Amino acid sequence: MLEIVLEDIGRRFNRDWIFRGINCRFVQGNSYAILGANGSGKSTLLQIILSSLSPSEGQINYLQEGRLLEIADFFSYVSLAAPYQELIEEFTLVELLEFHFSFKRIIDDMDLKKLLSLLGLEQSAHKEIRYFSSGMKQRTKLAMACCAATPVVLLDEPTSNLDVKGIDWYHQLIQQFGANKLLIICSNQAHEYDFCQHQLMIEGYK
Ligand SMILES: Nc1ncnc2c1ncn2[C@@H]1O[C@H](COP(=O)(O)OP(=O)(O)OP(=O)(O)O)[C@@H](O)[C@H]1O
Repeated sequence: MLEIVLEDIGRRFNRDWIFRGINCRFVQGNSYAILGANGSGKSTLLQIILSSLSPSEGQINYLQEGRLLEIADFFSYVSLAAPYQELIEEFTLVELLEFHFSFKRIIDDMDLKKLLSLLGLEQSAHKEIRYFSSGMKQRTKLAMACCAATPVVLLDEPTSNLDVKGIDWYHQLIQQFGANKLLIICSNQAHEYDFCQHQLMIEGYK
């Protein structure tokens, strides 16, 4: 079981504190929503949890079965889907999926063929990503994050660019693959996180 523990986490840019004093324990098997208005600091906190940004104060610990993980090792335990994440535009969909799952193991009982069918993008298997619509790219990001065999999945604005059908597809994806994971979702749209058991309101930490 993987746990992420935040102790008195604060982050500032220059002189401006974005948030301070966040204490939180994220436990595998649970889902958490990080909520707040535009610019409140949700993505900043997610980057800290991902360990791609360091906190200005406080400490973050990653525990696997109660044992402290090295920060560098945490990367193999986590997947991310976010609007600011770039896909390799020159790759075809198949090339991108093969590349991605060459360094992140795919979940059991899943393979490339099943993944293309899950995405509903069999017709675009050999199309280059640069010709994908924004919704097709978003589905691809979500499927890559949720179908990697990592215990932690971080999603930032998961339904951005998705239409109504895409939002239903997202809910099914979470239902099918989200159980037993530690799911953290940054959002300000209820349909993206209404199934989460826990909520963290970032505005409470100003
Ligand atoms: N690298 C940076 N340098 C300076 N300020 C930054 C930097 N990154 C973020 N900020 C500021 O931190 C604040 C929080 O930004 P963040 O992107 O975390 O908000 P958010 O809650 O995710 O917003 P949104 O809902 O619009 O995605 C904003 O005021 C933003 O301008």
